[in-house]
Amino acid sequence: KEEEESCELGSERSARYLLYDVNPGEGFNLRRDVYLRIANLVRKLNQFDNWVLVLPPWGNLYHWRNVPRGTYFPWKAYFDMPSLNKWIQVMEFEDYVKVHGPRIRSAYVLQHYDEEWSGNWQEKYDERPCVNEHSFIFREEDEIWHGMKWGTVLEMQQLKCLSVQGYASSLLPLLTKEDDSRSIYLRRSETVLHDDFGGQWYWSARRSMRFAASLLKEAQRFRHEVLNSDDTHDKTQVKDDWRDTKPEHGTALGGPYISVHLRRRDFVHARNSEIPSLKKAAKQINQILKRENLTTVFVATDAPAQEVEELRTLVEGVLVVYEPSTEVLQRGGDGAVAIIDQIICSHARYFTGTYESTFSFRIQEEREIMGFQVETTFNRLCGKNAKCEQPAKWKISY
Ligand SMILES: C[C@@H]1O[C@H](OP(=O)(O)OP(=O)(O)OC[C@H]2O[C@@H](n3cnc4c(=O)[nH]c(N)nc43)[C@H](O)[C@@H]2O)[C@@H](O)[C@H](O)[C@@H]1O
Repeated sequence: KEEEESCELGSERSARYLLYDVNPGEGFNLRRDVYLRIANLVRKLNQFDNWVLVLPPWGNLYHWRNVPRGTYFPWKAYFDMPSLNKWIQVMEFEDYVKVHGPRIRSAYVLQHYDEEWSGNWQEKYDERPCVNEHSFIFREEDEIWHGMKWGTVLEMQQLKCLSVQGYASSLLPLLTKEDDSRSIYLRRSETVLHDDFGGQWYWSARRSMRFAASLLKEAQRFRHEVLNSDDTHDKTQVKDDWRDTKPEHGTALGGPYISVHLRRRDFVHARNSEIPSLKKAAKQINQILKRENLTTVFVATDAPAQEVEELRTLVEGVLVVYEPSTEVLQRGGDGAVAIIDQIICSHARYFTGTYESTFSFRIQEEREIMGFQVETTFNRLCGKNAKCEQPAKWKISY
């Protein structure tokens, strides 16, 4: 229980701010994973000082086709801020700028070691020449580093590149050492690993990532109107506070449909032998429908419309997809649609996903949080590779 108490933040101590970002090439659901690594770093930092995590706005994502470049959504468009704040103290970047301006004391560009691998893994970090282009420029007149980030010109007093090998908490000595740095920005935070992947801290941070009420409501409406699914019948009610939600495995039943996350586009080429053809996907869907004695399949996918129509002709049942309204797209763009798809998938009686897709992983976690039987969750569609290993069962721990 102690672990679950929200951080005791001494109000008499003035806050320190940690900003972070992720490699621009990474997608929505890996970024959500990096949040967990950094959130738990902040939790550890709170043993030393009163730290606030500044949340990087969502925008310019490679896969997002309905969001114009330069448009950014705050975290509250996707996640429930009070829930996040029950684990660590967080704030939106735009609120940080309102109070402090776009100014940051120290920035560290994280990178891997460029040196030859010695064969000896040890936790370490060292200041090193920058390996990659970081696009920030040093201005001689005022001795400030500056550059565009999240639609804002950031100003940094100090910028260094840091080669890191280790976990998020490997950076604790660095961050606690600089007492005079009120604000520190960690660029390319995906470079550091989880401290506790799959452990209690991982899951607590993950459970705190509840979705925004507007998205839950829209998914609920769709489940009710189109899939005859609601939390009472599906046994998927959760407590108002995520810290009180700890159902046993097998208590959740799920709505009267199966769900599939069918990742297409770049995955079809990049993971050719693991991604099924539409025909092969339909064959597996039909088998699951038969086995589960159900007739409806909800498909979450990034596939072009003609592929969905082709799949529809091959499925022996009713194929349902979620079509967003312009209002949903305006409010949260592709990210909102992705989350609504994930919520609907996570409430199904049975779920199967795509090999190595972080989009599928986040659905599996959502089902673990609700208390589904693990056999109905950790599944994936097989491709042409005869050896079709099923996903690891990353069970929830409290
Ligand atoms: C190999 C890696 O794969 C990673 O993809 P992966 O893990 O599937 O997971 P994501 O990064 O979330 O997927 C990329 C994007 O594709 C869209 N998308 C994928 N599947 C669906 C779906 O079922 N419904 C909706 N609405 N949208 C979907 C969505 O915009 C999401 O942000 C990439 O992010 C990395 O950049 C890299 O390419």
